[in-house]
Formats: sequence, structure tokens, C-alpha cells
Amino acid sequence: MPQTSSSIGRRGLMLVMSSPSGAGKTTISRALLARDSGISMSVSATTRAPRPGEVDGKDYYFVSVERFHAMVENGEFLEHARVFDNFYGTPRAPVEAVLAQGRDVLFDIDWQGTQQMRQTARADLVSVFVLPPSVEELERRLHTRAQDSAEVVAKRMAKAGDEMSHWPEYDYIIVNVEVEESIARVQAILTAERLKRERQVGMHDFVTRLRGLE
Ligand SMILES: Nc1nc2c(ncn2[C@@H]2O[C@H](COP(=O)(O)OP(=O)(O)O)[C@@H](O)[C@H]2O)c(=O)[nH]1
Ligand SMILES: Nc1ncnc2c1ncn2[C@@H]1O[C@H](COP(=O)(O)OP(=O)(O)O)[C@@H](O)[C@H]1O
Repeated sequence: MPQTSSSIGRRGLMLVMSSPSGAGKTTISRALLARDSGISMSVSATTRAPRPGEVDGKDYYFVSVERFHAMVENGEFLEHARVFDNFYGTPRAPVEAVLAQGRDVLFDIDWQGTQQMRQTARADLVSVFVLPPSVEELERRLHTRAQDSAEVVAKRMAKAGDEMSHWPEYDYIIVNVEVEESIARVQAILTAERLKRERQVGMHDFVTRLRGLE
């Protein structure tokens, strides 16, 4: 069978996106997933209440605090953290299954989760931090999303400064001014990271055959 570049095996990567709440990472992630069939979303478990329109098993697995703690005890999470007044965690098994197929996984997790993942999976991790163009615009976006109460929005604004202080821990920074431009930037990052030599695990055999050595 002729050897073509499309048959070169690839090692899946873990693309992490973090931002202060409301900066736009969910919007960017959804567009990326719709346009790129090689990446799928890691669905987190959370103890927070579903927002209007959120679907259990799609946006999050909505679980009780007791169930969450049981999952922690059983080692079912790749990472987990308390964010605002709720618990969030990344179920391990689905991520490992997707990576084993040479596909990529997208994570919408906070800086605490990113730090944990960096310790356990540095080589596979690509991290992107999304910033808003201004504090006023961040507040406007939180209000226009209109899914949280005024009290919840105020709490998220109060935490935004702390969250944003972690930007130097990330590989890439995107200031989300225009959403299409931001999506294109994340696509460019993904394209370049997939081409990294160490991720193209089948390349050695491919070049050996190209050179006629086999
Ligand atoms: N560490 C960690 N953080 C998570 C996880 N899932 C969501 N988060 C973070 O929790 C924060 C709150 O998420 P959410 O309640 O959906 O509100 P959002 O900020 O509007 O997306 C965000 O910073 C998410 O990135 C997870 O599994 N692990
Ligand atoms: N570049 C942008 N310009 C204007 N509005 C945006 C932009 N990106 C996202 N939004 C809007 O801001 C709100 C918050 O975005 P979302 O993706 O939910 O943020 P996050 O997931 O970071 O909390 C949503 O109403 C979304 O439509």
C-alpha cells in the first residue's frame, strides 16, 4: 500500500482554555468544536446548579456534593478544584480513551486545574488563557449572558482580578476582542501544536520508508 502522510500516527494533545468568567472561553470552545472534528470536549462534573438551557452530560455532569466527594475518593478525577462556592472536576476515563485514539481533548478548567494537569501531563498539555479587552467589557458580557443573578455576577467580577493574575502560567494568551479573530487564533495554535515533531509519533517509520530503508 502506498505510504501517505495521512497515515502517520499522532499523539493526542490536551488543550486547556482558562479565563475569568465571562471573557468568552465557552463561546470560543463551542465554535472550535463545531469546526474541528479532531478535538472533543472534556465534560466536567460540578456541584453547581444548571443554568437555563444547560444539559446534564453535555455541558456538565451535575452531581451532588456527596457524589462529588465519592468520585474524589475513588480517584475518578484527573484534577479537581473548588471554584467560587462549587466543586468542579475532570473525569479521567473519557479523556484517556480519546487520547488513546490519537484525538485531542479540549478542557474548560480554571488555573488550579491547569496547575494540576501541568504536573501530571506536561508533555501533552497546551494551555491558552483568554483575557477580556477591559473590565467594563467583562462586566457587560457577564450581564448580557443573563444567566446568572446580579449577586453571582458581582461575585464573578470580584474574582476576576485573582483569576487574571495567573496569565503568566499559560503557553498562549488571547485578548478576546472580536470573537471570529479569537477562534482563528485558537485554530492556529492547534494546527501548530499538532505539527510538533514529538507529537508525530509515526514520523520515524514514515521517513524510514521515504528513504527506502525498509
Ligand atoms: N479545575 C476545574 N475547573 C473547572 C472545571 N470545569 C469548569 N471549571 C472552571 O470553573 C469556573 C466556573 O465555571 P462555570 O460555572 O461553568 O462558569 P463560567 O466561568 O461562566 O464558564 C470556570 O473558570 C471554569 O473554567 C473542572 O473540571 N476543573
Ligand atoms: N469577542 C466577544 N465580543 C462580544 N461578546 C462576546 C465575545 N466573546 C463572548 N462574548 C459574549 O460574552 C458572554 C460570555 O461569554 P462566555 O463564552 O459564556 O464566557 P466564559 O465561558 O469565559 O464565562 C456571552 O454572552 C458571549 O456571547
